[in-house]
Amino acid sequence: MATTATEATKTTAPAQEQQANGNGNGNGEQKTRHSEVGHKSLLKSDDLYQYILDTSVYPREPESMKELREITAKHPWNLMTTSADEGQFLNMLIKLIGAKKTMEIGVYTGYSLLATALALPEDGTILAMDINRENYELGLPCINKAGVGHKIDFREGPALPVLDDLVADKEQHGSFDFAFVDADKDNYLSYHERLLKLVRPGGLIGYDNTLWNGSVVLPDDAPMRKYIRFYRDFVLALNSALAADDRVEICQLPVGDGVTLCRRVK
Ligand SMILES: C[S@@+](CC[C@H](N)C(=O)[O-])C[C@H]1O[C@@H](n2cnc3c(N)ncnc32)[C@H](O)[C@@H]1O
Repeated sequence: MATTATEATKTTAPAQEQQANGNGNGNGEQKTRHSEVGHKSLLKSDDLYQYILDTSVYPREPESMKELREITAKHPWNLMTTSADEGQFLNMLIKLIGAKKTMEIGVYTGYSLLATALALPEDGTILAMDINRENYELGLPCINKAGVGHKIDFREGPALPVLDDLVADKEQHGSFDFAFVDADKDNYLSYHERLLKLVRPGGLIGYDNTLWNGSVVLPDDAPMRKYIRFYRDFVLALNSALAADDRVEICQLPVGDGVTLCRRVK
């Protein structure tokens, strides 16, 4: 019987036991688990994460991002914010690919938006979408103080109709260098189809939360917060779909809550 990727990640038994239990991919091949071959990930403790923040992230965090992060920390939904190390990663990524025209789906108070805006050239642009303007306006003074507010075109409302309008305009096809998606997980696959038209070949899409609080490897009956459980299947479906999508090259990074980068190749 074929073993799905989800089932495989749930398995904790050593290789011999898996073989005895008939675990595999149905072609007589055995799935390789990182515990069998060792792994290079160094992130093994909370202290190590704190070390990264204290050593490499916070000392280099621009004052405006620090201020926005501190304002956000007082907001009741602060768990939604992009982490400081992920903000630093996005900022570097945007510079590395020389992005100019970008979009963000899911702004909240604007931490990743500011990280993006600071990385873009003076004439760079971000089409920023969120159903909630109030939260965006909480961080907006920090964005303006940093002198990058002019790069942002904020649209209040659901992102999908905005993307549909863009797709209807052929001139927008292949015009975006980068898109960051950090919003309603149940729509990620719908966003993906549209973004593959709007992002240029060679351009990047980043999907946030692809490890979904670690729940992607939990058994179905494990206790989970309602919110985590609700979106978990959508995240699992997204990860499987991206892995099988030959229109993109992918790279899943354990930064923040998991970020999957998709480079459009078709
Ligand atoms: C995880 S937060 C975004 C965090 C943000 N990137 C940051 O750096 O803090 C998710 C956001 O998605 C927004 N959202 C939810 N559904 C949406 C939709 N259909 N269209 C646009 N935004 C949506 C929510 O209002 C929320 O602000």
